[in-house]
Amino acid sequence: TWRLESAREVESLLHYKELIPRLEEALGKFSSRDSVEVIQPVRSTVPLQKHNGFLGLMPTYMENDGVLSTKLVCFYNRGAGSTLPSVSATVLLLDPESGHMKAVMDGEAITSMRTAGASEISAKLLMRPGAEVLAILGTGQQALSHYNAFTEMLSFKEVRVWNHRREGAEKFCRSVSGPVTVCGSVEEAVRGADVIVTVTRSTEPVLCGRWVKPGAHVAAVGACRPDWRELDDSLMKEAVVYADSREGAMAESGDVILSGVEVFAELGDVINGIKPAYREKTTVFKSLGMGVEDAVAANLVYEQWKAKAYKL
Ligand SMILES: NC(=O)C1=CN([C@@H]2O[C@H](COP(=O)(O)OP(=O)(O)OC[C@H]3O[C@@H](n4cnc5c(N)ncnc54)[C@H](O)[C@@H]3O)[C@@H](O)[C@H]2O)C=CC1
Ligand SMILES: O=C([O-])C1=[NH+]CCC1
Repeated sequence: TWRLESAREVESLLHYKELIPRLEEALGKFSSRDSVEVIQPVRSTVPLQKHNGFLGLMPTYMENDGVLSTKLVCFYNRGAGSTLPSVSATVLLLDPESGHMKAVMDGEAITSMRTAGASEISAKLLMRPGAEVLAILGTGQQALSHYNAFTEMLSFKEVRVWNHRREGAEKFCRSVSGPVTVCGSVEEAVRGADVIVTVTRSTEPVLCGRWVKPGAHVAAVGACRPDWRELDDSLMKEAVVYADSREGAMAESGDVILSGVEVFAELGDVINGIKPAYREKTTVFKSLGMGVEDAVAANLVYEQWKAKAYKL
């Protein structure tokens, strides 16, 4: 069994230019609902009540690609004082024929990068052509990976961030290489923005429809429990809503369930040409995270790692 337990090492083997095309292909395969392409149930979740968290189990099998994996992810609704991360994950890659473990790897970088990669795909497909202003709400782990993926793969003239604690936003600005404007309110950050990424730990709406420019694209990444929200009802009702997995969104997304809106399409349906991309309308991509994204990312890490080891 190969063991790759350092997030830094996993991160050094993943690059958006290689990862994103694989994610795009995987999203399309998932939405084809062809069992020789992808079998991926909605994750099973065990509450960790004492610690205000959840363990999610995310198995995936891609028969045609010979990829069998599962991610174990713990995620928490941490109190303000906690210094522990919100998400902690491990990915196991198995040999589908024998069931033996091929590799065990840290899932932190995989989770950060594949989530940002999926959001970048949503923006590429659903934002207005010529989008110039990106706003990021939240300045933690996912904010950083989204900043990196969006500035590397797309081009924005201006990036704004907001955090509920200003120190967090200032620290974020110091940690990235490009220019970023810190905003004092959500409204200030998102007014006139073409693309908005919500990556907070909030369980109540932080983004209101009345502040969002018509035609903007929102990649909504936090609020991954049926009673957690990041977006208000007016935004959900105004927007055309896309998701990574329709079943996942209907089981886990408070923004979808509590607003009562329909998921119009999966990103994979757009990739497969089955559903249109309404670029001119206000669009929301509701991301919950999928095992198939972890499977292709982990398989890419494994390939790169083997290639590097054999070269030594
Ligand atoms: N859709 C997906 O595939 C994934 C979703 N997530 C979710 O994304 C969210 C962000 O994850 P990370 O960046 O890893 O967490 P993090 O803890 O690194 O960052 C969270 C950010 O939210 C801010 N925040 C905390 N409480 C808040 C509140 N009440 N209102 C507004 N902002 C608040 C924090 O200051 C911080 O900037 C979490 O909800 C997590 O569960 C995480 C991984 C994958
Ligand atoms: O897909 C994922 O890994 C997660 N989604 C929400 C928290 C972790």
